[in-house]
This record gives sequence, C-alpha cells and structure tokens, in this order.
Amino acid sequence: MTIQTVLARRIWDSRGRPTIEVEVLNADGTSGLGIAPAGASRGSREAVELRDGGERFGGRDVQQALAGIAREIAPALVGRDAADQAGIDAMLIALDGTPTKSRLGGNALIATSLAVLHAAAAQARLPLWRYLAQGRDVRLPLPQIQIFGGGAHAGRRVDIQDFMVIATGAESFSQALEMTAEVYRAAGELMQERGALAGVADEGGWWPSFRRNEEALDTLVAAIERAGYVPGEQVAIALDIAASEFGHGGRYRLALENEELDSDGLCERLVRWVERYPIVSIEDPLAEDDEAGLVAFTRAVGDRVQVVGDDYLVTSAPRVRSAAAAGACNCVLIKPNQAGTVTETRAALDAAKALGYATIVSARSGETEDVAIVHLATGWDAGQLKVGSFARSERMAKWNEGVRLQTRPAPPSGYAGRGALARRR
Ligand SMILES: C=C(OP(=O)(O)O)C(=O)O
Ligand SMILES: [Mg+2]
Repeated sequence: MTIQTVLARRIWDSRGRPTIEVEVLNADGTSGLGIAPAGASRGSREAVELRDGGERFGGRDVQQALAGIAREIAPALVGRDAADQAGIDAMLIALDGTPTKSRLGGNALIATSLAVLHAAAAQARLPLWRYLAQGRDVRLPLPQIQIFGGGAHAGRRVDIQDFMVIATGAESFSQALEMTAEVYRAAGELMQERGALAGVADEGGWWPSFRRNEEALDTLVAAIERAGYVPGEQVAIALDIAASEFGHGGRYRLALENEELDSDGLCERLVRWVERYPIVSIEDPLAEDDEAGLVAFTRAVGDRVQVVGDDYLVTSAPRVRSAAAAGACNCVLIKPNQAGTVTETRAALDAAKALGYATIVSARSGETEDVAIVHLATGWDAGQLKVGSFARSERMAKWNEGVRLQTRPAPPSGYAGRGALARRR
C-alpha cells in the first residue's frame, strides 16, 4: 500500500507554544499522526528545531518548517510504502542534507517520521507497540515519575531539574502508577502543611518552594513514608540533575546554595546524596561537556546507581558507543526528537542494549496528547519510561495509555519492573 497524502499543520504544545503535526494518509484509507514535542533543557547536539521562540508565535520558523514539508517532504513521500521506515528516514535525512537537520528542521522530520510509523502500524492493523515488537515478547516499562519540578522547568527556582520516584516494589505498571499517585498526593499535602504549596512546574510536578536542594530530597523521603511505603524498598528516588543547565567548562553554580563547585566537588556532593538518600537513578549528573566528570561519577557509583546520559548522549548511536568506550554512564535516555527520525532513535536504543546499557524512553517538557512514546518504550522493550509528573493531561495521556496496553486483550508479555534499572557496568 502506498502513501497518498501528507498533511502538515501548526498545533500547540503543553506550554502554549507552536509545534508541528504531520498526518500521513495511505491509499487503503488508514493513516498515521505524528507530533513533534519540544525540550526546554536541550543538549547542544540535538537535532535543530525550527520553532518560533520569541513573543510572536506566528513567526517565520514554524512556517518555514511547514513549507518544507509541503514543498519537499510530501512530494517525496507520496507513492512510497509506509512500512519502509528505514528507507523513508534515510530519504528525509538526505533531503535535509545538513548534519544537524537544520534546513528542514528536526521537528518537521520527527513529526513526519512518527506519522509514517503510525501509518505503517495502522496499515498492518496492529497497535503500534505490537507492530514494533515484530512477534517478540516485550514488557511494559518501569515508570520514572516526577514529584517536584525544578531547573529550566520551574524558573530555575531550584537547581536540580527533576525530583522523581520509581515504585520499585510494584509488580505491575498499574500498581506503579497507584503507588506513585499516593506519593504525589502525600508530597502535595506536605507542601500545603508547610505553607509551601505554590502550584505545579512545567511537567506537573509540585512547584519547588525549597531553600536548599537537599530540602527537596528530605521532603521526597517524607512523602514516600507518609504514603505508607518504605523508601528505597518499595519506592525509590530518581533525579535528573540536568547539570548542563548550571555548569560549563567544569564549573558548576548551585544558585540555591550560593555555591560554586568544580567537577570533583559536584561529583562528591552527588555521591553524598547517593549515600544519604534512597536514590536509584541519576541523570546528567555532570554537564554534557564534562566527560571526565561523567566517567569519574560512573566509576564511583555506577555499581549501585543508574547513571543516565541525556544531554551528553542526545539519542545518538555514535555518541553512545564513544561513551561506552570512555566508561561514562550505564543508561541512555531515548528521546526521538533529539535524533530527528525513528530509525536513528532505534539505532541509539540498539547501540545501548548491545553495550549492556539500560534504556529509558522519555517525553520532553513541551508535550501534547500524543502517546507514541508509550508504544515505543513497550514495543522496543526499552525497560523504562519517563514522562514527567503524575498530573497534567499531556502526561496522564501517556500513563493512562500504558494502563490500556496492560488491560486490553493480548497485552505485552510482562512488566519490566525494577530489574530494568542499570546497576553495574
Ligand atoms: C525531559 C527533559 O527536559 P526537556 O524536555 O526540557 O529537555 C529532560 O531533561 O530529561
Ligand atoms: Mg534530562
């Protein structure tokens, strides 16, 4: 079956900013819809997005991306088979012709690539996760869920970006959500009692009214206990330090503590947290340009804690391979729009798995109702999923989709659970 029509339009994301949606219509009447998400704390090597960032959102960049789809991408797609994802993605990359996807835009490319993927699954009359599984046994992912937002997602109110929990004691995806909902609610109650309840951050985690970064960790432990769980046994902590946001050239500025640390100093601080708190996962502990720091941190705690590369690895298979050669990280965050096509995203995931790295499929802070990443995490058997908080509908759309996958007839063959966490390299 062939692609007959390609439509592209400007829609709006969860921050009320413009983004791109592509719809691919097949000749047999089936179709696929792809939407580009958008990050706020981006790695410098991510695919470049064409998006209007200033006061005026009706500006040039999104229009340029839409025009590129209409003028160049759509004519090249019509007549091709949506099932040829690799061939179509290679064509998109060649058509763009730049190493950073800056001409047609990484956002135009990922929306198109995801729309083609959905169209292929629809044509095969399969749910996306099952289409991706290709007959293999796959598991629902272990959720990593934000309780407090911070960093670039909360006006830099605290330095650390994500204070999350992982319900390590849960035996199913839906039980993990139930346990996390209780912790989320308990954290909200604690904030209210302290007179510190001040709404939510960009991904729906509670707004971080803390005086020190460690106060957030203490409150998180108290929330786990208040919800009736044993910290570290039933519910553990995961952090995204997003250190590239407050550090460059081996110097890190913790605004909340009014401190400047070098790479060793930040490393020591985080190792102390790992010793004091029930932390099982830390993302971007050092900045994207601090490979020596990432190697040192992985050496120090990589046998106990999952060390996740996001800004540093930008969903790039070659970067994952060179990180492994250097000994940095033991887990890779997988964000499709960092790579720009489904095929390159899958290549980064495959490279990680081949090297013994764990993988987490992740949403961006700017999201929509799109639930594709739940299907990618499940169908590719990634093991883990990070979507933001347990509030705000663009996040809940994804968590709820996981419940649907679990409870429909012929569900995935299991639940990845705590065994999906990286421990040792
Ligand atoms: C999801 C994240 O944030 P953003 O989408 O803003 O890059 C992250 O850093 O993991
Ligand atoms: Mg991150």
